[in-house]
Amino acid sequence: MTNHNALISDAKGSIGVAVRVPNQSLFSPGGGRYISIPRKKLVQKLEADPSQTRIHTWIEAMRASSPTRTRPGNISPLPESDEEDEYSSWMAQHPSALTMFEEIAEASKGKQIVMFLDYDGTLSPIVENPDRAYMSEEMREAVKGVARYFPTAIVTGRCRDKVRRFVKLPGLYYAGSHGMDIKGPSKRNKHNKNNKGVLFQAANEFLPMIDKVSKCLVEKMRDIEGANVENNKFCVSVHYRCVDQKDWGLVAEHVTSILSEYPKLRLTQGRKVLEIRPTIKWDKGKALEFLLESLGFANSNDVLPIYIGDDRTDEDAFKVLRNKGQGFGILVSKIPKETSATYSLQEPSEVGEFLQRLVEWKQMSLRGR
Ligand SMILES: O=P(O)(O)OC[C@H]1O[C@H](O[C@H]2O[C@H](CO)[C@@H](O)[C@H](O)[C@H]2O)[C@H](O)[C@@H](O)[C@@H]1O
Repeated sequence: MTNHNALISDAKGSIGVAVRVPNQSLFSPGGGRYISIPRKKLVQKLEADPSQTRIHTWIEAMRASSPTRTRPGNISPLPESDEEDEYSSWMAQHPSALTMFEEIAEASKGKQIVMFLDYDGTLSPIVENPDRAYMSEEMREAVKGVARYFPTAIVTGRCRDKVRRFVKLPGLYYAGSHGMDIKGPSKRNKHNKNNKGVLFQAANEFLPMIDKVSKCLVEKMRDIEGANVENNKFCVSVHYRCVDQKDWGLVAEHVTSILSEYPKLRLTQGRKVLEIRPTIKWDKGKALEFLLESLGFANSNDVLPIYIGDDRTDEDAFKVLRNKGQGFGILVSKIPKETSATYSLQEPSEVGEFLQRLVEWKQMSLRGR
């Protein structure tokens, strides 16, 4: 995930904090919300205490994050008909992958489909407790079916071992910590007893640092009710979904103050979560490219990668596909969002349905041979 929030300045001499607002009209310039602060006031603030501005930026970003039907901050609600219009135009640009199933199937003719699946919000519904984000048995069956016919990878911000325990399926590629930790199916056989299928770890030297920061965050968050720190091995998640909004500032303050001591770490944001990760140039998009290459499809026209995800971190993968002009990104979202994905699905149950249809279609085409 990239951090799209930035301090920007306009011609009128105001400095603003540009914050992406999922529910914001996509047809406004930049697709983001612009919170305007008079330049003089902000410069005074910056000079007085730059760290305060940094915290403020993050609090605004936290408020703006996570899709809701209500428009955030002081933006007045859209009349229902405008909201419907906005939704229809968005759907016209990002049609449902279920409606477009035949086109997707047609595009895969003569090509190998490779399936990339995000976990939270894609295979499992978003829930309050991250340790209880289980996927349904139906979804497990659908993923299992897909993996029977197509190379399949789970690409997640979670720790790889943890997501493996949730998914509980062998034979898949698991890319944890936003793709920084990738493991393929075990290739152990009688000739090669030691190959455990580890493919790639992008940020090994960061492990001690991440561990230290994680412990430090646990200490700091102890007194904030509802805050939850999740060590994802190569990155750390600070969840504020269950924190009272009045305490979000405190969460941002602790996180930014700890991070100021670690210039090699950066802060990004997901769905009611702040994520601390190494500053290396590696993301879900790079993981997708790495996996395609590992599967022998680098620079190949015989492959159709399909990536399904719901989060901003998944946009890196959607962009890779769009830039390559190959395959399809499918965004899981009920509301219009700025995205590089081609198609959309509303929620995990639709993802399950799409995967199931793909399996049935493959079985039918094998029978017809
Ligand atoms: O890349 P993903 O598989 O989408 O993982 C991103 C983060 O997902 C999890 O957090 C999100 O889901 C939780 C459970 O539904 C929810 O409580 C939380 O608010 C969401 O942000 C996971 O816990 C994080 O570690 C991942 O980075």
